[in-house]
Amino acid sequence: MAATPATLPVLKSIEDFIEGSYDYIVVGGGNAGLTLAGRLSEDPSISIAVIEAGGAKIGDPGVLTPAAFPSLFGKPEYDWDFHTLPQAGTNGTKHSWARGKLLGGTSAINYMMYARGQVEEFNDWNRIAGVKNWGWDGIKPYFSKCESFDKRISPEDKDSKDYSHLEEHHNYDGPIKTSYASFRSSSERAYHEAAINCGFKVPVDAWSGVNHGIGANLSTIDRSGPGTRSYAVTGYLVPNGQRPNLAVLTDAHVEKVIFEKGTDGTQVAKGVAFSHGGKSYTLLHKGATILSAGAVMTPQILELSGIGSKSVLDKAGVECLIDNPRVGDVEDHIMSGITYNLVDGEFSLDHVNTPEVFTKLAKQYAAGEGGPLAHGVSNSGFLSLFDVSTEEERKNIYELVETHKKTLTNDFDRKREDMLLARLKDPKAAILQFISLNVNIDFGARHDMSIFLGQSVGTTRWSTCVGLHHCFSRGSIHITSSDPKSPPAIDAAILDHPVDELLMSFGVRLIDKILNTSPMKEKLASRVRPTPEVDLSDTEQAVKYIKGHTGTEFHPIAGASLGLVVDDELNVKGVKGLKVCDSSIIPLHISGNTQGICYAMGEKAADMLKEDRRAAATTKKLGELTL
Ligand SMILES: Cc1cc2nc3c(=O)[nH]c(=O)nc-3n(C[C@H](O)[C@H](O)[C@H](O)COP(=O)(O)OP(=O)(O)OC[C@H]3O[C@@H](n4cnc5c(N)ncnc54)[C@H](O)[C@@H]3O)c2cc1C
Repeated sequence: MAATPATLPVLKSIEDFIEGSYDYIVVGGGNAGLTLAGRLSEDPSISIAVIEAGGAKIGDPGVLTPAAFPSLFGKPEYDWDFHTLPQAGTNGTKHSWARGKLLGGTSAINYMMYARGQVEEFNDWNRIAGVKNWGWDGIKPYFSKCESFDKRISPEDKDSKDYSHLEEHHNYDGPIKTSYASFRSSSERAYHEAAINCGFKVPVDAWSGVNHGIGANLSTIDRSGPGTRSYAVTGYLVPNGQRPNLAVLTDAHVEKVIFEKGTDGTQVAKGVAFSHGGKSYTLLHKGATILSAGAVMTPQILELSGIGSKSVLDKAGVECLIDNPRVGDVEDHIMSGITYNLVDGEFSLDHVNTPEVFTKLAKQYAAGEGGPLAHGVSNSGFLSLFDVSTEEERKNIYELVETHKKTLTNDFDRKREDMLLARLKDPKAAILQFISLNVNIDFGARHDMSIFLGQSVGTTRWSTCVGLHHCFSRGSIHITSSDPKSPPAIDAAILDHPVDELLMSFGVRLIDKILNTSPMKEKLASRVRPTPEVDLSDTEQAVKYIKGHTGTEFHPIAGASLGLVVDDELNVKGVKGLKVCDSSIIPLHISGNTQGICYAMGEKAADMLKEDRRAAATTKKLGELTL
């Protein structure tokens, strides 16, 4: 039987919730927050409260059915539906920035791709943040711990060489299920073959820390039944739904962290203020409050609580307790792409949007037979600058970076650009991601997700997305008011740095070459975006296209970066009793989609807290012995 809120005793009424006494308060029941709460509550001596702004939505078919995710965007019961400020780099567009507003957070509404990144990207976290815990060796065990890998391949693909993994990099009994696509269309197979014909290789195991190449993708889809989303709720909440030491309150908006000055003058977090059902409440912790409100809201809550740039806080009318101008930094992956009409007779997910076809497929899915509604992304590729550019183009890029670096005024930003430059000089360092789907994507409609992913009735299309995973541009997320319900101002800085548009144009040019290589070219009819007369081998024309057809890949990070805002143990610098555990602690981007890191980070943070408690208990015992 599917779990419902009624069958999960951890979901509390406000009266029961507020009566509880908790060691830890986790703000945000999302991807990292529920992972952390699920693991921490394994220890019955630790009590945990989770406060989530959205609803529970447990068992919701829109969340669980893989191909239904585009229907969730823009709806207030699923999506915060943030928008950026007008972006100069993309002709003034105010970009849609979806974020999950329900239990499971963004893991409940994402595309379910499962990636991990490259070894040196994680080692750079340690280097840039001046910490020790977070290199590849520090995070790799937790990637494995959360995974339950289903290595089955569809029967039609059993002899295909596009699938490759090594057992030692996977786990088979973790909470989050990962699986290959349940079927591939003939055009998806042809795409792989064309990539191989262009000289690209299938990675030996793209989840081993070496992802360079083009190969099969894993999705967080549970294929033990018809194919359903595996996410923070199914992995970390439902199985622990009877625990007496875990309490979850939904529809409760945390407004700020409450501080008191300690005897040594340090600000000490005591708990949080939140609203629920139109009333205001205060909840105090015995141990710590942990912000897991995600890449947009965690920096917002920090600033509302007085931790951030003094000038930002002064303007918003918030008293500044800790002046830290790096709260609210933001780095993202950006994405453009190309769309073609498929030739007659090719399968396209666009057909799912035709009412009669949808009804038929819904019946197939409801009968437990999977089909296109259970579809996940079948492929993913990570390529380097060397794969997409000429020697002369690389020289130009390196010079542009060096020139731009001279305009930077602080060490962190210079060090960051040095690290990004080193990546551009490494032939195996992935900087661009390529994802192909049998579907129409309107890359020119980045202001509205319902157009971006929803305009496919009557079309039969193919789209390849090109994502820049190491953007030089870095923007900001800041409050403009002391009102907790007022969304922050997001300046995503899309295409701000002159190098980013060039890297994107090289990526788009390369993918058009692959799509025009046999046997893929025989699957495609006319190009839709850009229109056929646009010459993508001409950088100027390619850049013009990019500016009108680029937006977020939905992977913002860095609002509470390791080293700049939190320390190695995730403590917010300058205060006591407050930690952060979500995508905002990531100081530098990885080549890969970000949910995998959020699970791994929640796992790791739980271990660190358990270890702290063990150490404190031992110290206490030793102290008693001495006495
Ligand atoms: C459209 C889209 C597609 C994506 N596709 C993929 C993909 O295919 N693969 C992949 O790996 N990644 C993908 N991502 C990114 C990935 O899902 C996120 O990076 C990750 O889930 C973020 O996790 P988090 O824990 O940082 O935050 P979230 O999971 O967003 O959790 C934050 C939680 O805090 C709650 N909250 C916020 N403010 C408050 C408040 N004031 N009070 C109480 N609660 C609050 C939120 O409602 C939310 O539940 C995608 C993202 C989007 C938007």
